[in-house]
Amino acid sequence: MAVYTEVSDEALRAFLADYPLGELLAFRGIAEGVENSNYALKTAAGDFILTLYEKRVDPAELPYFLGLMEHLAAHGLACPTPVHGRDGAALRSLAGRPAAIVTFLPGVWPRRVRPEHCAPLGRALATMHRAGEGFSIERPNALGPAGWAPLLDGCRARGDEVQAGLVAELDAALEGILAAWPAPGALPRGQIHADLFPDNVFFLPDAAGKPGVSGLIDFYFACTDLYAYDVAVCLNAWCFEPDYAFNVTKARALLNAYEQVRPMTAAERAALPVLCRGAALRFLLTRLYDWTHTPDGALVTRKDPLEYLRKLRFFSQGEGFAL
Ligand SMILES: Nc1ncnc2c1ncn2[C@@H]1O[C@H](COP(=O)(O)OP(=O)(O)O)[C@@H](O)[C@H]1O
Ligand SMILES: N[C@@H](CCOP(=O)(O)O)C(=O)O
Repeated sequence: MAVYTEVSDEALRAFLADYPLGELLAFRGIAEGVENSNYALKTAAGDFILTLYEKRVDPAELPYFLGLMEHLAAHGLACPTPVHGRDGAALRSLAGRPAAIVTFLPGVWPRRVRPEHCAPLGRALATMHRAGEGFSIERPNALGPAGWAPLLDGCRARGDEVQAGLVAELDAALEGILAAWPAPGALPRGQIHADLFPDNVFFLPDAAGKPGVSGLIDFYFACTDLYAYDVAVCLNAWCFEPDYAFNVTKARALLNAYEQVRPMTAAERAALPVLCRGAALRFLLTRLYDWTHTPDGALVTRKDPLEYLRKLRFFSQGEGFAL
């Protein structure tokens, strides 16, 4: 469920009067997503998405996210483009929330990832990294290594209710990851998506009927960080089977295709195992935090933290991760 803020027809029509989009033809709430309220809009000018930014998004960061989408789209990435109002502003206000309209992307995200999805994914991720070069605003990764200890502290009181011994295991994992994390300046960095899970990548069949990426969405965790960390997020989110077996075929397809567009340095390749451990810990911690802090019956969908414990353990073994 992701319509937290209801918008009346009258309020929407008044809001749209500030845009050069013509008459409103259709309007419906989108159930998918967890962070913000999303509506699909059809106007005389075409299809669009209206997003009302909810409490977990800091309004001060919206110019970065909207500016990044606009820059990426202008530099060859298929992604939503913010629509500017008649006064030039893309970020406005509706029903008491910051709000923006972005272009609609056709396609569907894969409910079940197949190896054939992973090469187009790799190319799209590298295309995003290349397209982001030249976007000069920096946004630190609030959910990067410096954010993990405070998140874990926030889970300390109730973490072991999810699994006995979990907090101690995560303390040890965090210490090991931080000790092995690449030093500042050691790896190339730039604008990264930081949450490129299957539900944020749309596909359509290409001319040969194979899956092709039609676009990337949901840039609201994007930040300025290590490119290879984004690769590690994708290895976590795309390359495990439902039984938690790591699928090396998917991983190789992703990496090889990524490197066709943006070759990685030897140092990036060498750092992948620790970056994968860090990415697993990051999603484990945010899920664990939400699991232990979200009241029963709240609208936010809670995701299983233990899925990422399995992945963290896999990447911590050292063996079985030769790519
Ligand atoms: N630009 C877009 N084009 C098409 N559909 C979109 C677009 N943006 C969002 N959606 C739809 O809205 C859903 C939720 O969007 P998302 O950005 O993932 O929300 P949240 O940030 O709240 O998790 C997506 O799964 C998709 O169905
Ligand atoms: N991908 C994260 C949750 C973020 O949700 P999104 O709908 O904003 O992509 C996770 O799986 O923990």
